[in-house]
Amino acid sequence: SDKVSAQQFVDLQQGKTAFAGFRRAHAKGLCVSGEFRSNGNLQSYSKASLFQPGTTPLVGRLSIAGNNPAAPDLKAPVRSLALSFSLSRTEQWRLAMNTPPVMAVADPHSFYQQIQAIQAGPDAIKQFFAQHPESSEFLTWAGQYQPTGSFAAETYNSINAFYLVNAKGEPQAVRWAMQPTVSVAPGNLQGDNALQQEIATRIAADQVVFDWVFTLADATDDETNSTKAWPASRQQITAGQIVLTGSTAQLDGDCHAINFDPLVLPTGITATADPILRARSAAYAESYRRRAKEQRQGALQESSNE
Ligand code: HEM
Repeated sequence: SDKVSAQQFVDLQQGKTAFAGFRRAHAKGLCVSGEFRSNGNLQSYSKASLFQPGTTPLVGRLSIAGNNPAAPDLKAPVRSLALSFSLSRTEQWRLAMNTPPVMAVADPHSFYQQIQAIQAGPDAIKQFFAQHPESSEFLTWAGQYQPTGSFAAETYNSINAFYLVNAKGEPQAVRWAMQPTVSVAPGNLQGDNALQQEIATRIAADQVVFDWVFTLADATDDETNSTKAWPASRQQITAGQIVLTGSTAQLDGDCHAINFDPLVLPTGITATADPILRARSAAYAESYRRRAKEQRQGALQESSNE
């Protein structure tokens, strides 16, 4: 069978010796807080209350990919932003976004094999990509991507598509990106915690702002295949701005206890049939179960590296 379980995913991602109490992927990060300022432009597309004009508070997390909570910031190939909104007492929206605009592969089993190849080394990953022509857009992105000097200057992509659903029940397939409003050259950042220190200093001095830009699919686009970008000519709508006003070490902040499961969705947003979304949801839950249990057993008090 080519089915991969959440347990197999997390076993692979955590590596031989798990870092007890920490996320099995994107283990190193910090908590941020702030709000979404909606301009109302998406109201006719989604009945989610946060798209009405006004503000919704958020808890977020900036992170780097990888299983090591003490990894050097500047060596990570992927940077990430996760957000959680409480829309009402019964509704939350959790989002986890990465710097690449597309995935290299479209299904969970291939992604599992991609991680195996990465762990096996340069020859294996080269061979993997040669056998997966669908990875061409990802490789083009990776070939030209220039890491910036700040978490504030990156673009964070939904990668997977979702549907906005309006009051009439009409769905519109979308992807979105958090687009930076500053550019920061790599400069002379130094040290294992360079990005964490930079963003904490930046947020303490002034708010950090991203434009939340949605791209609308048309009927010819495939919303279930996360390896293919949609044409640049597709309509884009800016829904408002994500404004970050506070940051905290992850073990001291509200974000550590959150599972940023991309299938926790409010009224007005629904999931596409992209198989990656289901795999993500199951794997995040398995990672969360492991780290929450370890934390309850005291792992973080003994081995905290913050
Ligand atoms: C099948 C594909 C994927 C698998 C199996 C997977 C697995 C995981 C796991 C196990 C975690 C740790 C969860 C936790 O303990 O809270 C995680 C975190 C994360 N993943 Fe994925 N992932 C996948 C695809 C993606 C994609 C496509 C994106 C970007 C759109 C993404 C973005 C993130 C982010 C941002 C985090 C950190 C969230 C946080 O700050 O808590 N992942 N992933």
